[in-house]
Amino acid sequence: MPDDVSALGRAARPERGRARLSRTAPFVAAGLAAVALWIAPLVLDTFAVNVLTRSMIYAVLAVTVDLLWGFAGILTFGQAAFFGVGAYATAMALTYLGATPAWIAVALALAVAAPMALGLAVGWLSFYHRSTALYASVISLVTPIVVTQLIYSGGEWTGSSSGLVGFDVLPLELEGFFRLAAFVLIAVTLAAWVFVRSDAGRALIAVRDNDARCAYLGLSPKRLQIALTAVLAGVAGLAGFVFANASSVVAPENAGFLFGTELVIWVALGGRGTLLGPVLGTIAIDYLAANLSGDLPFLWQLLLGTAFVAVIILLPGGLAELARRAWGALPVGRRSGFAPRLVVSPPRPEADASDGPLLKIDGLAKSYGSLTVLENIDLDIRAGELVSLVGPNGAGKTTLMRCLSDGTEPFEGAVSIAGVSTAGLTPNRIVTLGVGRKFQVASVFESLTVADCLLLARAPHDGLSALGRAETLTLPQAALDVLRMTGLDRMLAEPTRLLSHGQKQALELAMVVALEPRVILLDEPTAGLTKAERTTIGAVLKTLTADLGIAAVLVEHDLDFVRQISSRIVVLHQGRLVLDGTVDEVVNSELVRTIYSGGAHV
Ligand SMILES: Nc1ncnc2c1ncn2[C@@H]1O[C@H](COP(=O)(O)OP(=O)(O)OP(=O)(O)O)[C@@H](O)[C@H]1O
Repeated sequence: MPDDVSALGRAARPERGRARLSRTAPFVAAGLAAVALWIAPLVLDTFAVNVLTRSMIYAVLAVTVDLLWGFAGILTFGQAAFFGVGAYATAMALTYLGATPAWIAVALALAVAAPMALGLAVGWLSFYHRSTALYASVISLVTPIVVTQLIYSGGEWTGSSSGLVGFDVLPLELEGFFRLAAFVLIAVTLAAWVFVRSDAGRALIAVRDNDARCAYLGLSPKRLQIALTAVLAGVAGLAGFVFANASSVVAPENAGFLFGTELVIWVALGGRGTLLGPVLGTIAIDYLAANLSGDLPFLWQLLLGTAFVAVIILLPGGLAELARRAWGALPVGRRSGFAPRLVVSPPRPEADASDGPLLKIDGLAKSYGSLTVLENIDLDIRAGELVSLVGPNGAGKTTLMRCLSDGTEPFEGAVSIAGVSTAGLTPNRIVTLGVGRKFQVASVFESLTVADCLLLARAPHDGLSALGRAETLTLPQAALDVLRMTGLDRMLAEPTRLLSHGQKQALELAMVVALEPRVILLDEPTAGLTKAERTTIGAVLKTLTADLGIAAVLVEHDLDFVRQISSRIVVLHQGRLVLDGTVDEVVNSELVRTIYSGGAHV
C-alpha cells in the first residue's frame, strides 16, 4: 500500500474546495446556456435563428481547431475539409438513399466515420516519424484543396460546382435545428473542457511544449497527434451532418481552404487555448459578418483582416486574454495551480549485478557524412555501476547518448538493454525497456506545473485519466528525495517556467527517476549548478546506483565530481574509447592529462 508523504496535502484543503467549485462551475454554466438557448428561438427573429444556427455549427469547428492549434500546437487549415466530407456524406446519403430514420442514422454514421478515416490518413501523413510541424501545416493546407477538387470532379454525384440542394432532412423546424446545433455545441465544448483539464489533456500541452521529452518519457507524441487528428475530424464531420440537415444545401466552399483559414482567424481573434474564446469569437464574428457583409462586402473583409493582424501583434491571447486579465484582477479570479498529494510507491526488486550487463554496446560507429564521430565503441555496464563518460568537447559523448536512447538513429554496431536489442526502436519504445535519459539542457514542459511534469513521467506506470485530475501522485522514494532535497516538493503547483536553472535540472532528474528505469543516461546533469546542488545530485545518483541497482552512464566535465561518485570512468577522445578503468586509474593517467591539455592524438 503506497504511503501518503505530503504535508502539503493537508495545507491545501481550502484550495481543494475551490478546485472542486471551479470543476463544477462549467457544468452549471453549460446547463444555464442550454436553458437560454432553448428559449432563444422563441424571442429571436427568423433571420437571427437561421444565422445563429450556422454560427453555432461553425463554433463546434472552432473548438476542434482550438484543441489542435491552441492546445496541441498543430496549426491546421484542414478542419474545413473534414467538415465538408461530413456534410457531403450526409447530403449524398440523404439524396440517394432517402431520409427515413434508418438512412438518417446511416448518414450520421458516414458523416463521422468518413472524415475520421480521412483524418487517420492525414494524421499519419502529417506526423510520421521525423516529420516537422511545418510539414503538418502544409498537409493541412493541401487536404481541403484535394477534397474540394474531388467534389468538383464528382459530377452529378456531388453536384460539382453547384453542390447538392433540396434533399430531404431530419424532420425538424427552424427552432429544432437551432436547438440541435446548440446541443451539439454545448456537448462538444463541455467534453473538450473536461478533456483539456484532465491528466490526459496535459499530454496535449506537453507535446506542444516539448515532443522530444514526451518521447523520452515513454509517451508517443506521433500516436497522440494522429489520434487527436482522427477524433477531431470525426467531430468536424458531426458538425457537417448538422449543417447539411439544417441548411439542406452543401457546396464545395464548405470544404475549402478559405473556410479553413477563416476558422483559424476566428480562433485567433477569440483567443486560442481557451475554448470559450473561440466559441464566442466565432459566433460573434459570423453573426456580425451575416449582418454587415451584405452591405459592406469588401470593407468587412478588410476590417476582419485588420483585426486579425492587430490581435496577433498586440494581443496574442486574443479577446479571451482581455477577459482573463480582468478576471485575474478580481480577488475571486486568482487561482493557484493544482497540487496532488505525494505518495511513495512500493520499492521495486533490485537488479542483480550477476545477471549480465544491463547495457551492452558492441562495435558502435557513427558518422555524419564524411565526419566520423564514433568508432568501434565496446562497453558493458552492469546493475549498480555508475560509469562516467569523460572527454573533451566534441569527443562524441552526446552522440553516444543519442545512439543509446534512440534505435532509429542511423549507426553501425549493436546496443542492447538487458539482452534486448534496441535496433529500430523509437525513444518511447526504448523507455519501455527501462531506459531513462536526462538531456544536457534541462528538458521539462514550460507551460505545465511541476506536478504535471511528474504526472506525465508516471504515465507509463499509472496511466493518464481523460476525465479528471488524479488526487495523488505516486513517486518512487528516490524521486521524492530529489524533490525534497531541492525544495520542489513545496512547489508542485508552480509553473516550471518560473523555476531556476538548478530547479529545472532537478525536476528533469526527478522525472527520469520517476520512470523507475533500469538504465539511466545523464548528460551533464550538474552543468550550471551551485556546489550545494551538485552535492545533492551526487547523493541521489549514489543512492540510485548503489542502493537501487540502477546502471548509470554519466557524461560530465567536472572531474572532481566524477571522482567522488563514479564506480568506473571511460574516456572518449576523437570518437574512440581510449581508456576504461577505475577512478584512480583514470584520474592518475598521463593520457587523460594530455587529452585534457589538448595534446593527445590517438
Ligand atoms: N547532427 C549533427 N550533424 C553533424 N555533425 C554533428 C551533429 N551532431 C554532432 N556533430 C558533430 O559530432 C561531434 C561530436 O559531437 P558531440 O556533441 O557528440 O560531442 P560531445 O563530446 O558531447 O561535446 P560537448 O562536450 O561539447 O557536449 C562534433 O564534432 C559535432 O560537431
